Amino acid sequence: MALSNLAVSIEHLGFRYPGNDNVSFSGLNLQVARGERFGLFGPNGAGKTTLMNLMTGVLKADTGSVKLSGNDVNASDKAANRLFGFVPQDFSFYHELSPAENLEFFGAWAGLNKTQIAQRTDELLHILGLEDVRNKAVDKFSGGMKRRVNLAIGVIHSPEIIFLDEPTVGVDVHTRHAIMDYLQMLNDNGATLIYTSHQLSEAEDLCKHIAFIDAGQIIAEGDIDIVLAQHKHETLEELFINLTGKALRD
Ligand SMILES: Nc1ncnc2c1ncn2[C@@H]1O[C@H](COP(=O)(O)OP(=O)(O)OP(=O)(O)O)[C@@H](O)[C@H]1O
Repeated sequence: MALSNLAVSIEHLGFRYPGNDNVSFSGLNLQVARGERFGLFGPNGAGKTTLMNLMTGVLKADTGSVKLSGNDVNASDKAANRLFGFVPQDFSFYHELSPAENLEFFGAWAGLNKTQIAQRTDELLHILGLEDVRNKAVDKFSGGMKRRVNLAIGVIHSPEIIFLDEPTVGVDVHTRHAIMDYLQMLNDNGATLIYTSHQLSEAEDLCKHIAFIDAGQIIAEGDIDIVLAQHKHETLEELFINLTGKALRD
């Protein structure tokens, strides 16, 4: 695939946590096309969050490279930072602030001016059903509302690549639908989605391209329909069990 068509290009990635050999990446290659809805799956501890942290520059690879739209995530010009948004698994907002105050802070941090922040805040709070609580402290919110605030912060600057680490963990059906509909809308408007989840039926609806990892290795990858057909399974859950076995991993 031509480099210009790639949202993410990982080449010969090597990484291990000092003193922890549970997960180590060695010579890992992965490409995600622009506009893709890409799902990364694997058991607890397989290395999904670690790989996301490497793709977003939160962690630095020991060897190899990670490029976002051709820009090295660790380059000193930080050009890659403007291209992506990250919605981490752990809430990444100020609990004592309101959604509007959080978006003002993170919008400014992402380089938006006051007018842009005001416009995006109104848009996001409306789309994600948070208008009525825009000025209330987030620490009083339900889990679903907090997840929606976490998402809004990650996309305030309208990034072209969006990393989502378990964006619907612990939410009810309404919030799940609101989040998934919004992600689909972002993708329809051109954003590339890189997503991890243990909600495999949700993932089947969202993802077009998938990769399974286990112990830092990619053990299956490709277009979801093709990978399922190759392994003679109808669902991601069947495939997951087939690829990773039934033993508990925690
Ligand atoms: N900061 C760290 N220092 C040392 N080891 C770590 C660190 N963070 C994660 N690990 C280890 O790396 C391995 C992979 O963890 P990671 O969180 O990437 O897995 P995961 O696939 O995202 O799991 P889950 O599905 O439970 O979120 C685990 O063995 C974990 O204990």
